[in-house]
Amino acid sequence: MSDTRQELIEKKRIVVKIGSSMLTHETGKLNYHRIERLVMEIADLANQGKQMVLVSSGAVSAGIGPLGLSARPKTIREKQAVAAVGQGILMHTYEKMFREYGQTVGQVLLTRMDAQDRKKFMNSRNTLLTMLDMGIIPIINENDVVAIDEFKIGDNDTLSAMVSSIIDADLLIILSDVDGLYTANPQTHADARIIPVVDEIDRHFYEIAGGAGSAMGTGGMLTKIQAASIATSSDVDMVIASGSEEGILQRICRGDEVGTLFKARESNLHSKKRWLLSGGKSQGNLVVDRGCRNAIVEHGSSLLPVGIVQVEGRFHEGDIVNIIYDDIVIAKGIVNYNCVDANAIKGHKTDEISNILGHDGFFEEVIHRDNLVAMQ
Ligand SMILES: Nc1ncnc2c1ncn2[C@@H]1O[C@H](COP(=O)(O)OP(=O)(O)O)[C@@H](O)[C@H]1O
Ligand SMILES: N[C@@H](CCC(=O)OP(=O)(O)O)C(=O)O
Repeated sequence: MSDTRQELIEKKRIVVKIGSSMLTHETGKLNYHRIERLVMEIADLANQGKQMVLVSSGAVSAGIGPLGLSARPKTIREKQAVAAVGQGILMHTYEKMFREYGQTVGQVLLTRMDAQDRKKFMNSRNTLLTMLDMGIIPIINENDVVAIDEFKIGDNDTLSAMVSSIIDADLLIILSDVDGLYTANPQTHADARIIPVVDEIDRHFYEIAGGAGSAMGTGGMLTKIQAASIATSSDVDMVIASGSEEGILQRICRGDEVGTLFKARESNLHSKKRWLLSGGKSQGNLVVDRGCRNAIVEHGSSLLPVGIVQVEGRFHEGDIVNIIYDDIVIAKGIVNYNCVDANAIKGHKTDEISNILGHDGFFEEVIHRDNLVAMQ
């Protein structure tokens, strides 16, 4: 056992995400045996004094069986209607099972809006922290019934990372039908090997991550890598492991080398930066050159116009944008310029800005480092 794994023993506030593939049989009906075992493991960790949060998928999957459907619904409207049925069934099942193990649960349904606006972000945070203080286990899902397109987070891997960031969790555990991140999708590559630890998420990890492995799962490994990027940048360790393995949560929490551990970047983020990472929907992209990427990621510098090579999207001063290098989001920040001005000054030195914009009193930085958070 490495020291890193030993550190997991001390984790107190833990978010567990359970994917649809874990909760349902291929028939679309609930896998009660597995749900009950995971409920028992979570309840047991709560009894040890840990603050537990459950992010559970499965609203759509759990609605399929009772409605007599033969496959996952395709249209958004149908998905929403099926989720309205399935979410009730899921909560009823969880409430009953957790009560048997002496725990009280509360349902929390979130949309992107709840994290996007800083006031709503603080409100979600306060409610969740109060629930934990009161000994309630929050059971969280996206509010599929009302969330459409621009309000949608879209997958629960991302939602679980956002929640971990919102509540300053110590550890995020994503339980799936695969026992970790492999060098390639193990369903299609028999020689793929498990990766025990990821210190830094670079382009390589996005390249080896494939899509969903079953008809029930949605995001596959790609959304789990994106989630790991949000979690680790928010100072939260993350483990991907198999939800089918008996005692998996206890094993992770006693430091066993199971699954894949993504190590947190000890960043000590201020709450504004956590909000940026967890909630802020980006309105555009600033593609930067290598020197600029290094300045931001390695030295925590502000983003200056000279490092920008391309401006994408329509955004206004004060909006959130992604900073992209080599096709990967390396940071997020709040811009001082709208897209037209950003485009005009891109690639230029600071002393050229007033000439280009035709006035003084401009910002030297396109994004100041206080409003910028690196994700690599
Ligand atoms: N590099 C990889 N390592 C592990 N699994 C991978 C990889 N690439 C793709 N996958 C697939 O991702 C699936 C897990 O994601 P998904 O089906 O969305 O499940 P969940 O419902 O748990 O989110 C695995 O079953 C596997 O087929
Ligand atoms: N919110 C949706 C789940 C979306 C999702 O990400 O599912 P999964 O890939 O199984 O974790 C539902 O409850 O059906």
